[in-house]
Amino acid sequence: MILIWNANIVNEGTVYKGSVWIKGERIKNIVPYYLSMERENKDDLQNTTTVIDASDLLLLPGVIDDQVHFREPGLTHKGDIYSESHAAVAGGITSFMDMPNTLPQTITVKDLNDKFKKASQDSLSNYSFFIGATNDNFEELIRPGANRAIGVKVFMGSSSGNMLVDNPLALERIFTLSNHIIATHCESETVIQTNRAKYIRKFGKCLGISFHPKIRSAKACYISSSEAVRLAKKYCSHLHLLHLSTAREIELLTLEPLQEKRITAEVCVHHLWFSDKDYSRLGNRIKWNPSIKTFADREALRQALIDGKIDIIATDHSPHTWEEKQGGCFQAAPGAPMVQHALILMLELCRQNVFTLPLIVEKMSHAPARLFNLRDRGYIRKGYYADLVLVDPKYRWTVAKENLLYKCRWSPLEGETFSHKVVKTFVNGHLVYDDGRFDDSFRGKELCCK
Ligand SMILES: O=C1C[C@@H](C(=O)O)NC(=O)N1
Repeated sequence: MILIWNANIVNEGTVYKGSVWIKGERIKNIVPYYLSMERENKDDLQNTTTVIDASDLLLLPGVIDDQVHFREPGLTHKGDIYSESHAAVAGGITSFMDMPNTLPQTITVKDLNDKFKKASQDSLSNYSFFIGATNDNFEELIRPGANRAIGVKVFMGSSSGNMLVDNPLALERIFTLSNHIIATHCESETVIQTNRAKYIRKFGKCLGISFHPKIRSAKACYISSSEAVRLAKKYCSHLHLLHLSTAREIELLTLEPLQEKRITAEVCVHHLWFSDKDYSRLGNRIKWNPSIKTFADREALRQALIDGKIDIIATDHSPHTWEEKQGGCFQAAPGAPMVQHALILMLELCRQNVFTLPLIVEKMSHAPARLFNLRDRGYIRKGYYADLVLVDPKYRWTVAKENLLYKCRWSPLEGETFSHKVVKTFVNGHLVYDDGRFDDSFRGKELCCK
């Protein structure tokens, strides 16, 4: 058995000193500091083969990231499950849910099953996949095997991968799916195209990145998110609004406990970290869809997370090659890699007193497990899978090309200095990442729902 001794455990709303035993894939026992280890756990102590002194470290449940683009199949020049799951575990992400805008798109049960198979061969972390909706694949979404997907992804705004669902009747049908979580990308195509035409008329076709949030505007987000909420209310569907980016969209959200909500919401680390002030410094590196909006939007998103209107934090990890990120605001590909740095970024915001440690753990581990009904994951609890992360909270380091693990080898965070570092990551009780080294022979599991 492995003993993580005397850690600063962040779990279920508190931070306390304690020790955790791992036996096989699961947490065997948790002993708070005030109980005598010798008296309470004689047998466990005798059977311990490895002791990790975690006195100066934080112990967190592994991060569950519900929005990544690992680019398999077909786009593996940008990233693949093997490369990006390495970056994920090095960043403390022990489970991911991957999106369907691949080549081919994941829009049939067969494509979905192929992805699960590939992940079982290549992924260091646990995994699941969304199936994509289109204007005409409803029959696939109701086939029995489609239930293996963690949810249905609906692009209600265009983005990488040409998966826009713009037929109103198709949308109505998709929202009748009662046994799926419907996860939406919301940006009104009509508003985007109107803005685009307006700015091209005024300034020509060679527009810089500063036009991106003007074209993919706050209004585009609000109109589309409102439409998704209207449909969800009409059909009582479970709507999960992905990557909210504006203050106004928060008006659409409510405050009940997560278990009682039919409309849930995600915010991404980049919308919590960057604002439009950063475009002049970072240019296309921070081009995402939805775009990074104003400082006021960023502050409102942070507050909505604290208040409980926004339920979870994700990465929208979307790598592109450096070449693909070049050009004007229409040419540069939207998205950037993030899984290696998401947890560290959020812990930096704790250091700056923006968030608390328990809040980060709630939004990155506990809440995603509850939202997707994951079995025995997301918490440090006896009997649960030992998906665990040890973080050194006093390790200053700078993001640089040499320490990037993404296949695309660039990050919008290059040059940024952080004060936390992931030192060890356990997936299903296995030490997969150990201070720069990986156990390459290990493979994660498919996420199971209750
Ligand atoms: O919705 C998306 C898709 C993603 C990608 O590149 O796949 N990039 C983005 O910025 N937003």
